[in-house]
Amino acid sequence: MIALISSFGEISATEVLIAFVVFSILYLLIKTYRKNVPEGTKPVPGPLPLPLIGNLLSLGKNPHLSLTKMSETYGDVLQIQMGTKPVLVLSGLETIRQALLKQGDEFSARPDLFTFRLIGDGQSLTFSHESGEVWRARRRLAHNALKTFSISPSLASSGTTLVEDHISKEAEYLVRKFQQLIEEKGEFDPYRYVVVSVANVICAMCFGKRYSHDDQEFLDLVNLTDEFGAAAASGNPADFIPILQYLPSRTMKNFVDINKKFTAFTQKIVHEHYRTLESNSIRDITDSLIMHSQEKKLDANSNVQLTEKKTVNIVNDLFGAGFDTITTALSWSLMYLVANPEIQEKIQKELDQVIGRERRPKVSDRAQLPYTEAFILEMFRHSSFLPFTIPHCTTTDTVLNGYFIPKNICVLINQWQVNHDPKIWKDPFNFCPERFLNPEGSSVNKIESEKVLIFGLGKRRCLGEAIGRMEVFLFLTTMLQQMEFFKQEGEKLDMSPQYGLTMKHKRCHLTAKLRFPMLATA
Ligand code: HEM
Repeated sequence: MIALISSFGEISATEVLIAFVVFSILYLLIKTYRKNVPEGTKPVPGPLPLPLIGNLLSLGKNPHLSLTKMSETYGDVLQIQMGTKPVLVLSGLETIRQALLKQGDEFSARPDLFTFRLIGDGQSLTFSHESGEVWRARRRLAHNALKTFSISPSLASSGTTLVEDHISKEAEYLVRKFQQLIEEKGEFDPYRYVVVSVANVICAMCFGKRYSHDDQEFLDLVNLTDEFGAAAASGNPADFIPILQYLPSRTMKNFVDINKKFTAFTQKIVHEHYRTLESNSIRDITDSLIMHSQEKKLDANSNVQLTEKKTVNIVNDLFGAGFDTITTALSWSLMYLVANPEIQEKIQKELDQVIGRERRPKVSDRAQLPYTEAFILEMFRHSSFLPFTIPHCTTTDTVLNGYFIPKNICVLINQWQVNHDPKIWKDPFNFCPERFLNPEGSSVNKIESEKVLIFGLGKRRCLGEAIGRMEVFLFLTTMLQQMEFFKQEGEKLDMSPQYGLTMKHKRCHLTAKLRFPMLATA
């Protein structure tokens, strides 16, 4: 009897303890979930989070798909908890336009994330948490440098620095390389060669040099992007559960190593530029940034100064952003072309009619090639290979669609959701370039084309958008004018995307044949 009472007493104590813990957790959950918001505004809806991990488990392997599904329940503005941190998720074209364009300043910062602090020694223009006058000045500097050494012929120090020339030469080189590989092996892995040609374009602009397709050091560097993208993708648990930053992780170790390699690569070139700089002959973007860093003062009306490191580090961002995105776009394009040979044929017919075979494509041909343009837009939309923009962060308390949004909250912009939203696209999962054409097929419908979200919008919109669009167009048209691409007989195309900052398909080998004998010169 005594034993029963004592054991009964012991059970009661445990029960009381359990009840207390459960009650505390519930209280904390409800407190976090039912936030107090200013009068006249609503709290942002979202799923109930679990303690410590929040909603991380619901994101799964493909956060863009899980968050698209969640937006069907909670709407365009929803909040999840990633580990210990609240995160706002925006969907819907109009809501995203409202946030990034109409309320652009309020949504313009980057969150202070662990992985972002590891990029470019924490001084990255793209990823660092800094915003305000210094960040704006750095963005302006980067924008002007890109313009000078890409688009504006009158400002470039010599005609050879123009991006169109670089792209055409590299695209021509690529065609010859593919032809050589077909003769030697009958097949090739397009990604392996496209990445070097594309990286050479941004190298020419930033550093005034190009690398051979067999340069092992360069190949190792440009092939690191998959691992970089895996760690820098939206939703890395290490950014939201602090303890994970101290536990051994192969992904994070690789990420640190990659950043070190990138910084070491650009620093070596920057030092060489310092050594050989002549102020009356600015050779490339690196020279131009060094000259600016020596002037230091931002502009006549400002007292803010830029450190040399912050200025020269811009080149790291431009180089990094300038090749992975475009290589991924071209590699998806080739997959869609071999998967849809009738589309490839239509593009080639258009190229034959407008450009013929005697000269190479130019940027100025774009307006006369509506089907090709429509194909590129559909490739951007359907693949949505940048499923989210880089995460944003609010600079102040604000209200969006009536919901209260606090200062400093991390914001994910779901570009994939917009590009597959059945409310704005008919049969969104069909690959159909015609959706962008007018009924006669003679021009691209501007309103439809502006619905595709792949370069972000507003204050953080991609700085390289004009170059990016030009590069994808010129590489593709130069290749398709001369070559027809096929999948290998018996090979199954696996086009399922692997989630990351930029989503890639599985690498595969293709084959190709020349459409007509090669011209002696480009
Ligand atoms: C098809 C090609 C490209 C695509 C799809 C693309 C897409 C993007 C996206 C989605 C962002 C983030 C926008 C945001 O956070 O709201 C971005 C940022 C950026 N991109 Fe691109 N990009 C491309 C090519 C390029 C190129 C060629 C360059 C440089 C030469 C470049 C430089 C940058 C920079 C510097 C940023 C950071 C802007 C900032 O944080 O203020 N991009 N890009």
